[in-house]
Amino acid sequence: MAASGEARKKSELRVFESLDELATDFAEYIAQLSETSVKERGCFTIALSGGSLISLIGKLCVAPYNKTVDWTKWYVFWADERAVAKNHGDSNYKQTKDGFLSKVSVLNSHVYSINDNVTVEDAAGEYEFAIRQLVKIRIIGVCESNDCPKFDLILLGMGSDGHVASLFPHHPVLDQKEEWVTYITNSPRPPPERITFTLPVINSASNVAVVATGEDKAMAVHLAIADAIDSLDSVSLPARMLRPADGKLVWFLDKPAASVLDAGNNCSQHAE
Ligand SMILES: O=C(O)[C@H](O)[C@@H](O)[C@H](O)[C@H](O)COP(=O)(O)O
Repeated sequence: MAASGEARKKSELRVFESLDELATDFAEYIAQLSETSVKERGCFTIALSGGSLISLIGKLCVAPYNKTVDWTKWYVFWADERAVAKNHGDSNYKQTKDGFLSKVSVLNSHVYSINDNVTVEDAAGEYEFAIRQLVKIRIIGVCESNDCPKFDLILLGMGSDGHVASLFPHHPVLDQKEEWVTYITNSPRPPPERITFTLPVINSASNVAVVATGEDKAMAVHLAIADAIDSLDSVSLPARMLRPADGKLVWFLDKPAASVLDAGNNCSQHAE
């Protein structure tokens, strides 16, 4: 099912000349959202994914943000995790800890990592339970229309096949509408077992940012963003299913990743 034009109009494209410029704007974007959420709700809930995006949030760890961001108000989650031990090189937690969390003052008690000592099924269930408790006390907001958690910001990377979080093309979990957190045991990319937020949760966030860089992502970026593509079924490109119901979607792209985009696509664009 193609995403509606209305949802597409709510997304914004930011295209940058270099990774350095992208990282600079990305840090400012996150810092601003943090400031707004802390002002409005008293805290900032952010969910991260794995991949290259962690290296692109590095500027938050240095001046001015290391001092100006109210890190004690941050609550950190993972939109997806690979089923490996937390000290394994493939762990999204480890990658985030080494590249980001160890360099800023987020409170340990506000870091919600996914249990690596149980089955993926149990880990997904436990994670959903933990999120439910935080929704009850409104640390995490709630989406009025579907009672899903409303994270202030979900950061996603995208694979060249158009997967986001651990939602892969044609996978049955793309249809999961009841659960907030689910699991897969047959990821086409290693490791095979993963835990992931479902689409309703991602699309209930106040803000969703997708970072895609490099020429190998260009076709997927085009297919995810273009208005109408005959014969393209969204399940073949999960990033096309991103359509925050009541939030905002921003794409952070470098020039190579944006190289196949139509000049006239229906997003508000701002080239840096
Ligand atoms: O844990 C994962 O595998 C991810 O969350 C995954 O969705 C990742 O973000 C993309 O594969 C993009 O990764 P790159 O930016 O490294 O290409």
